[in-house]
Amino acid sequence: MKAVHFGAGNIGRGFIGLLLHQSGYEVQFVDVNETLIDEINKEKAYRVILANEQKEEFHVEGVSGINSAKAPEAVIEAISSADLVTTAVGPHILKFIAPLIADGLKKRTKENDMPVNIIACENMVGGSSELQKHVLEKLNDKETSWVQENVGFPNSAVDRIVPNQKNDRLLDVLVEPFHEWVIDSTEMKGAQPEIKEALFVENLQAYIERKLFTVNTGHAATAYLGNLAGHATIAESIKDEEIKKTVLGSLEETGKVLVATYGFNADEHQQYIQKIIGRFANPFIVDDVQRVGRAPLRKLGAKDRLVAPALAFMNEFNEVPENLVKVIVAALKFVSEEDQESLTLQEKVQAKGAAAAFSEIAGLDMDHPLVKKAAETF
Ligand SMILES: NC(=O)c1ccc[n+]([C@@H]2O[C@H](COP(=O)([O-])OP(=O)(O)OC[C@H]3O[C@@H](n4cnc5c(N)ncnc54)[C@H](O)[C@@H]3O)[C@@H](O)[C@H]2O)c1
Ligand SMILES: O=P(O)(O)OC[C@@H](O)[C@@H](O)[C@H](O)[C@H](O)CO
Repeated sequence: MKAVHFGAGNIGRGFIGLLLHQSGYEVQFVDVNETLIDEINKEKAYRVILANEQKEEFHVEGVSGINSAKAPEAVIEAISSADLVTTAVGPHILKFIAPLIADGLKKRTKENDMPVNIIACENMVGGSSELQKHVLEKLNDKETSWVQENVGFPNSAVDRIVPNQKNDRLLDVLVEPFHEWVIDSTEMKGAQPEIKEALFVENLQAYIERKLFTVNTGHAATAYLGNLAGHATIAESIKDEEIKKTVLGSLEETGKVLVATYGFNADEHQQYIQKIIGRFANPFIVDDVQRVGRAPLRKLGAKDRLVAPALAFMNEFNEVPENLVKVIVAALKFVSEEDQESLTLQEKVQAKGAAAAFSEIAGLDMDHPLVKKAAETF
């Protein structure tokens, strides 16, 4: 079985590539990073190392790489015959890989009419659906109806903390032991792919929102508050009692919304939160607040981990969630010289003021209570 995976980065190699290899797939990584792809083609293997006392190692072998900037034809060919396609490139990159996927599917209609599933493994609600929308824009009516019949775009939720890497060997990846890949079983075409340890569910929305609005809300809260307090890493930030209090307060707020919306058991949800706080404190991982806080314009968006649960909380309980507001304000102050979005954010805040900048980024009116409260707190 052949799998084509877009994005040979942290989660691509450290989680998706590993599970697909363990499930019997020959994995072809597609990336625009020439150094990475050349190394994959030279080594054809890499190690995944668990960030725990034992430092357990897994070997991923028989992998290859395609540089999509230099060899788009090879990507098209790979998609036309793949048994599974996955992505972990970042939410904003989906639209850029869609044309190549569309060309691959066009070739497939002529040469291989086997159904295939394309699964986006990004931190967003509806990632595969968004990719599908971009792919369909590139197809004519006949191709569209073939794709709608034969190509599944099941949404998924992916959870494993994979920090930026500082290993001797370029391809090796240090990952946290915890991992969870949940896939929507209702959007599959053809036989359900066998993916070791993946959980196929019919109610993906509950899983993705639970993950995004707990793991990622808590992570972003720790990163933004940590960065503001001068901490360099997530583990260091979560040790700061003031920060931990606001992080836990934010997760109380998102937890109330999740329990009310999806009927999760409140005690089990508390345990889920505690486990996540333990994951942030993992002493074997050095995860920079700058990585976790990256792309603040995306993270302050209406559907993302801060504003979406804050709006849902206001809707459900008719009050402004004060901890989430503190995190939104810390996000509005996030500066990282390596992150273009944070620099654009700071320009906006300087030029227009915090209220107008937040209102524009989150798509909320200036007199929205969340905007007013954020401006007062700023
Ligand atoms: N790292 C984590 O802990 C983690 C966990 C769960 C989900 N995710 C999600 O996975 C996605 C990737 O995150 P990451 O941490 O692995 O980032 P990363 O930067 O390590 O990897 C992204 C890779 O995509 C590649 N890429 C960029 N543009 C491309 C293009 N046009 N075509 C092909 N490849 C392209 C980059 O070169 C890079 O190698 C994000 O959506 C992220 O939210 C990350
Ligand atoms: O990848 P982002 O930028 O959406 O979010 C940063 C981190 O919170 C994220 O990568 C986590 O490490 C991951 O989602 C854990 O499963």
